[in-house]
Amino acid sequence: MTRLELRDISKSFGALEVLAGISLHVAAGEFVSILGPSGAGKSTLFQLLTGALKGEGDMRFDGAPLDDHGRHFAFMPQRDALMPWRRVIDNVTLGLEVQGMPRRAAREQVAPLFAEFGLAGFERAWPAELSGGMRQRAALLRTVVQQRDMLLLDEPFGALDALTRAAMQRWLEGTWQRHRWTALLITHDVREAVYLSDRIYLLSSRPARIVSEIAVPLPRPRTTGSDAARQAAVLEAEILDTLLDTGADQASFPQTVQRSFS
Ligand SMILES: Nc1ncnc2c1ncn2[C@@H]1O[C@H](COP(=O)(O)OP(=O)(O)OP(=O)(O)O)[C@@H](O)[C@H]1O
Repeated sequence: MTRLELRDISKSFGALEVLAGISLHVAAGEFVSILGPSGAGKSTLFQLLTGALKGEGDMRFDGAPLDDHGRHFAFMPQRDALMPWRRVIDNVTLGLEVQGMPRRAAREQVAPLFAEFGLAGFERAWPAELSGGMRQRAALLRTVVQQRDMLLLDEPFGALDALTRAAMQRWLEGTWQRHRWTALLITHDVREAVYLSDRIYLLSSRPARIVSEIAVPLPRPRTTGSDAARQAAVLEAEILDTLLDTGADQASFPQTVQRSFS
């Protein structure tokens, strides 16, 4: 079942055309990535979804026009935005408290999830006492406990070192499989997109258009076995070629790429 559907979304800032007719969809329980060059307009698209900006085009959720943005989306920004003066558990409960839940009830609701998010024992720590990966897991936990229809993840691992980032990707893939959140991820990391996603939309440079829609045919859980690793590497190379071949002013029609690797 399609949850989010965008048709012909465009956005300009004055004379600067940023998004030029973006159409995409995300089904229930699907993990979809938007992969594109830096500055293409990926974050602008998320701002349209969260209602922070207005654009042109048709946005639908469960078939109805998207108006109550806050009800549908839980947004995790690039930076973890943990408040240094609140303990980790009180950062995690923040969204629930904003929704009107008393802090004590919110703490009781989130506490059982700390172990799954690798934060057991750090409930009463301060954000400054956490590693970069732990901070991102705390920020993700704060996002998912809001129990919205869909997660919007804006480069959640962009600021992490390569090793921590790989560990976080592996952890997220496992955690996502248990919960099957409907998720839309923004990234410019090809490997991350292939590793995490069911489908990937490739964006051109600004003004951003969707140049390709790619189904990722890799089995889950994503393993590092030689066959799976070879399939992933081939797909990553093809995606990179497509992105590099997509010049700033070139527009091509969406094209679905399905590969079986059989
Ligand atoms: N509020 C704004 N007013 C004017 N220009 C803006 C505004 N927000 C974004 N832009 C411009 O729109 C373009 C796209 O920005 P955006 O942050 O959406 O790109 P991005 O693909 O998310 O970039 P990155 O990958 O580097 O995070 C940039 O040129 C940016 O300067």
